[in-house]
Amino acid sequence: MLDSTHAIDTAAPLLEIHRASVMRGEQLILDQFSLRLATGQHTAILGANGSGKSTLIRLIARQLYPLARGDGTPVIRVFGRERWSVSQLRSLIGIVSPALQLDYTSDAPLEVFDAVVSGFFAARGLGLDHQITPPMRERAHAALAQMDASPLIGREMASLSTGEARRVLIARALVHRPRALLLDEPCAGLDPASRRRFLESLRQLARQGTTLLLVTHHVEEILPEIEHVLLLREGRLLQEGRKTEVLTDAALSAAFGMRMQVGRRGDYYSAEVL
Ligand SMILES: Nc1ncnc2c1ncn2[C@@H]1O[C@H](COP(=O)(O)OP(=O)(O)OP(=O)(O)O)[C@@H](O)[C@H]1O
Repeated sequence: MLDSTHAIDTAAPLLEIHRASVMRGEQLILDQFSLRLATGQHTAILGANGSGKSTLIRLIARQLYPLARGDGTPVIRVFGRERWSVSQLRSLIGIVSPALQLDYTSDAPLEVFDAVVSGFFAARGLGLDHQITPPMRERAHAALAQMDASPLIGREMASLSTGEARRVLIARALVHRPRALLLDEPCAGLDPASRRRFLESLRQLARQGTTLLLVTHHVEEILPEIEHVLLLREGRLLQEGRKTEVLTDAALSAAFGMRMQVGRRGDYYSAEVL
C-alpha cells in the first residue's frame, strides 16, 4: 500500500537491519546485527556500556555506514526502501540522542520555538532563507503542547534543565509527525519523579500511534507499551523476543556480565544486581 505523503510502502516493515557489521578503526563494533521493526511494534534495545547501542543509532541515523556485503543486498531498509534523503528519513524516523541534546544546549543562542520549528529545515536554528509557513508554526506549537513544553517558548535552549531540553527536542522531532521515534537514553539525567512523568508522556505518544524504539541501559525505563525487547552484548544480538521471555534473571545476567534479578513494579520492570 502506498502512502501519498511520503510515497512509502506502508505494508513493508518500518525498519529492517539485516546482518549489519560496523568497524571503527580496526575493531568490529557491530557484528551481523539484525533487527526488524514493524509499524506499531514498540521496542527496547537494552545493553551494557560499550555493547554497541550508540553505534547502532549512528548506523540508523546514517552517521556511520555498515560494511558492504558481498552479494550487494541492502543492510538497512526503511519501509522496504534502501535509499532515502536525510530529510525524508527524519520525517519517518525522528531521533533524539544525548549528542543532539549537547549540540542544542550549547552556548550558541537558540530560542525554544525556533529550535522546534527549524526541525522542518533540518537546521539547528532559523536562517534568513527559512520561510516559516502558518501550518509549520501551527504544527510546531502542537508538537510543543504534545510534550507539555509550550510554557518554555521564549526561553533559551541553553537555560533549560535536562528534562525540559529533552521535551523540546522530542517536540522538534515530532513536527514531521514521524512514524517512529528513536530515543537514545531518554531518561539520562532525570530525577526519579521527572523520569516517571517523562515516561508517562512517552506512553501517550506510543498510544497516539508513534512507534517507539528505546535504547537504554535501564530495565526500569521499558514502557508497559513496549512488548518487544532486544539484548545486545559486545556488538551482537544476545537475545530477542517478547518482554516476558527476554527480561529474565539469566538473560540480563548474561547481558550485563553480573548476577541480576528481575522484578516487576506494577506495569514496569526493575532489575537489581545481586
Ligand atoms: N570511534 C571509535 N573508534 C574505536 N572504537 C570505538 C569508537 N566508537 C566506539 N567504539 C567502541 O565501540 C564499542 C561500542 O561503543 P558504543 O558507544 O556503541 O556502545 P554503547 O552501548 O552505546 O555504550 P554506552 O552505553 O557506554 O554509551 C565500545 O567498545 C567502544 O569503545
